[in-house]
Amino acid sequence: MTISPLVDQTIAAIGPLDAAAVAAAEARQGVLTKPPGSLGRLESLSIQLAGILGQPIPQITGKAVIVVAGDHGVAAEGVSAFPAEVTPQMVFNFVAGGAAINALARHAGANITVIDAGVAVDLDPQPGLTIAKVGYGAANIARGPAMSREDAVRCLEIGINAANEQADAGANLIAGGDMGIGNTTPSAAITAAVTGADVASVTGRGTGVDDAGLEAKIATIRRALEVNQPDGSDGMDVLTKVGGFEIGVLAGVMLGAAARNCAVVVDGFISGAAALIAWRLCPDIAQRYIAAHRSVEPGHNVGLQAMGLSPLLDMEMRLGEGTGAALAMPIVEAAAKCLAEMATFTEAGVSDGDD
Ligand SMILES: Cc1cc2ncn([C@H]3O[C@H](COP(=O)(O)O)[C@@H](O)[C@H]3O)c2cc1C
Ligand SMILES: O=C(O)c1cccnc1
Repeated sequence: MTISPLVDQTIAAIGPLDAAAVAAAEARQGVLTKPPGSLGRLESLSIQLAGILGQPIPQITGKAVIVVAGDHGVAAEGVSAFPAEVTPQMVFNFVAGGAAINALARHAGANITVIDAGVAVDLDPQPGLTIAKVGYGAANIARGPAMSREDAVRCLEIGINAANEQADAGANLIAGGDMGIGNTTPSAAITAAVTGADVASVTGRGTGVDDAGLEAKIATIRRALEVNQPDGSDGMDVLTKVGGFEIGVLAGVMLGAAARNCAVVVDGFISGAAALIAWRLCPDIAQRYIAAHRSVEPGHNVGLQAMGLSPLLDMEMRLGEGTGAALAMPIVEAAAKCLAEMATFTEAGVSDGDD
């Protein structure tokens, strides 16, 4: 399928993991000073990283969180506990350094960039904020498609370019983060469309709607799927019909990062929905995903399971912004450091289990 020259080239550059690096990392894990397998997922993570980065002993050279904001026409259906004004207000909070993602990215030593992909109002340009508006909020998916195909292509390209910028600056561990009031609604629609799961099983309370609000939200998502009839096997169709601007850019970030042999740390429910879209566009990308955490939103785990991913953490978080991904980054880095820095049985003069 042809999407655009940049998107096509990016997808074509995403191949299987580096088998030689995987084999070398696996072999090294077997001779480090510990009972084989005793570091559990730190071991498998280090081997996956070797394959992704194409290095027998993978080294994390830089971490980046790309936070992408966009509004949603479907917010007018009353699907969120918060008003749409919060989207631009939080963008300024990100730029000022006061959001949860700022604290967690500082903790992780990750660089943050913020992109306005489709906030419904004009934002004043300022350092730390990239204005790349595809539109003033995605259209109301309960009434028709979220965006045009051209807009969807533009979203992917913005994300690919943003990932390339971070890779050029030395990052090889890259996460996306989302901000967009109402965006758990398109995320549930995407998850249902791609996985085939029932809407009720993938819809949660988002920012905290009550029982009646949850029922109405489920009905709105059902309507969005009925009205738009997205083809769940076609990532472009899903993004165009029931996506959102920040979700499309996040899918582009993931494609762009994977094409540069960077590890893609997948955050919560919205990032998970973007990951599903990128996966439908390029099934090989799932091997380059590291699922950071399991969100409280029930659809998150459904999407992760469809891609064969098992999250590292379950911190009962339901925020987005890239917070779960930033929290997991030091663990990913720890996995690489164990593989790189531990002595082998021979080096340390420790008897191995075969003696
Ligand atoms: C202050 C505030 C900060 C946030 N940061 C991320 N979200 C998250 O919550 C929203 C999705 O939930 P829903 O679909 O229920 O609107 C998105 O903005 C998402 O990024 C926030 C939400 C709020 C209110
Ligand atoms: O898991 C997430 O990313 C999430 C959950 C609820 C609200 N916003 C984001």
